[in-house]
Amino acid sequence: MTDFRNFINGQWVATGNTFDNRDPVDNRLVGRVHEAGDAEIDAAVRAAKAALRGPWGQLKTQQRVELLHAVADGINRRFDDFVDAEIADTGKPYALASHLDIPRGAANFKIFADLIRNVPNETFDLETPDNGHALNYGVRVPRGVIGVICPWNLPLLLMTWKVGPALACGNTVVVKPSEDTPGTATLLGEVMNEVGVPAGVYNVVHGRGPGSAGEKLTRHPLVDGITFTGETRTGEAIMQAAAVGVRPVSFELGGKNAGIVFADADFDKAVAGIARAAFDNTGQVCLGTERVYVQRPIFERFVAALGERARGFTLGRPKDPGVNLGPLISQRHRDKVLGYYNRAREEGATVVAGGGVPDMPGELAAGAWVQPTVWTGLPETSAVIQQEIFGPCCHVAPFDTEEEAIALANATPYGLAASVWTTNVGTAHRMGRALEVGICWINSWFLRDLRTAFGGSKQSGIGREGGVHSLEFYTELRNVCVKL
Ligand SMILES: NC(=O)c1ccc[n+]([C@@H]2O[C@H](COP(=O)([O-])OP(=O)(O)OC[C@H]3O[C@@H](n4cnc5c(N)ncnc54)[C@H](O)[C@@H]3O)[C@@H](O)[C@H]2O)c1
Ligand SMILES: N/C(=C\C=C\C=O)C(=O)O
Repeated sequence: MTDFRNFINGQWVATGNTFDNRDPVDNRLVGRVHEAGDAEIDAAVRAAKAALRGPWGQLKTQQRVELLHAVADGINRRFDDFVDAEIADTGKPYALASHLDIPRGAANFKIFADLIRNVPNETFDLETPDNGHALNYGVRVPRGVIGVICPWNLPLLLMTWKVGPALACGNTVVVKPSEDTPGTATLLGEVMNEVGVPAGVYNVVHGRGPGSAGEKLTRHPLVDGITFTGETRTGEAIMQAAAVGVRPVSFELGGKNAGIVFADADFDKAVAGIARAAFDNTGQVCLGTERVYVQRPIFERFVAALGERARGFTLGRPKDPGVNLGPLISQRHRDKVLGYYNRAREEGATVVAGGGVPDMPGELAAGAWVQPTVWTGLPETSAVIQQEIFGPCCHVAPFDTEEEAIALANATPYGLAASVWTTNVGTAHRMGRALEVGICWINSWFLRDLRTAFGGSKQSGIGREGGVHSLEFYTELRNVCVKL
């Protein structure tokens, strides 16, 4: 049984108020999470505030850069511990946690440490009315205490995608991991102490959202900015809390992403790419594809091939040989996804593959398992096509023209990501510009260059993070004008 305690000012803080942490593979009780109350939230925010004026705030940029590289090295040194913590919380296959989640945890510190060492400042030479000059130059300063609120699908990746740039820019953070995945954020506290990050720079408070640690953190008056990754409707609630005191927000929200396959696509690569986008991480990736549009000449062949992929997964324990698909994060989320599975059937969908619950052996039967699922035949107005399900499922529909594909893909209040599969270079670039999304992949999916702008359009987010774009939220840019 693991005790997930809060990490405040470099110390481990238990509270009398705990809730269960269960392994989604078999629903076993594996830990207790210590919920932070008002006192713990206040202590964490005040520790972060004080750290800005302590040794951390005095560090030279190069010292901060070296410390962040030490954090990344610390994650890699304890690689197996992080993998074990991540799969204990999520049940995801070992291959996924060890090839995506944990490596990106270290990379998210390194990329921003290197950025902050090399980023130039802006200057302008002004010719003044008195035939003189003035020198204008930009000065970037840390924003202050950043509240970091994280989801459960890629816990370490998504938390460090925010903590990396926040610390690189000289801020301090109070992290509220998802109640479902306390493990890796807690373990990172050990690494912060091991490598000598000053107390109060990185703090972790556990709990839920409304009425709990999440909401309390967003409402604390000493929090200077809030970066959040999660559902769009949660973003709406956090934005209301941030409005008090006029705090800036950076949001990565929900999506209902389209995958568009043209008849001229490399067929096998398109099938493989859409299968990854629909089923990876058991469909629990915000960038994932739940709406697939296939040009009519190859529609039937593509549907059959995707159905084969859906039936070809090996479900089981994260470290069992050959396992390449895990459970959903929780029984509660499983009920949500199965609700959509039932709704699709009730609305008359053709179930090409899956559509229910797999027969799992022994104690695994108690886990949050669902079948990878492919549907066709539903109208575009169906809830299954309009609403984010966040499970291993997708609906496939045919289209004829490029204009029709664009209209279908853009007919959603979301605008996070899309993938387009075509060998026609003109089609690729026209689609890339026409799709109303923050990220459009051509003949690829979830291929990440951490220097690029990452974020969602419409109701999928506010702001862009990645490379220099992260500076906009994690620093404040001031201008100094010197009359010469
Ligand atoms: N755009 C992206 O990059 C991205 C990445 C991953 C996940 N997501 C989205 O996240 C969702 C799945 O994650 P989830 O179920 O954890 O999301 P969620 O919104 O339910 O919860 C996310 C976090 O917010 C906290 N929270 C909930 N209500 C809150 C409130 N009122 N105030 C403060 N904190 C609150 C939760 O405790 C949790 O830590 C999906 O919609 C997915 O699309 C988006
Ligand atoms: N933010 C990122 C991924 C988001 C994945 C959503 O589930 C990233 O790759 O930086």
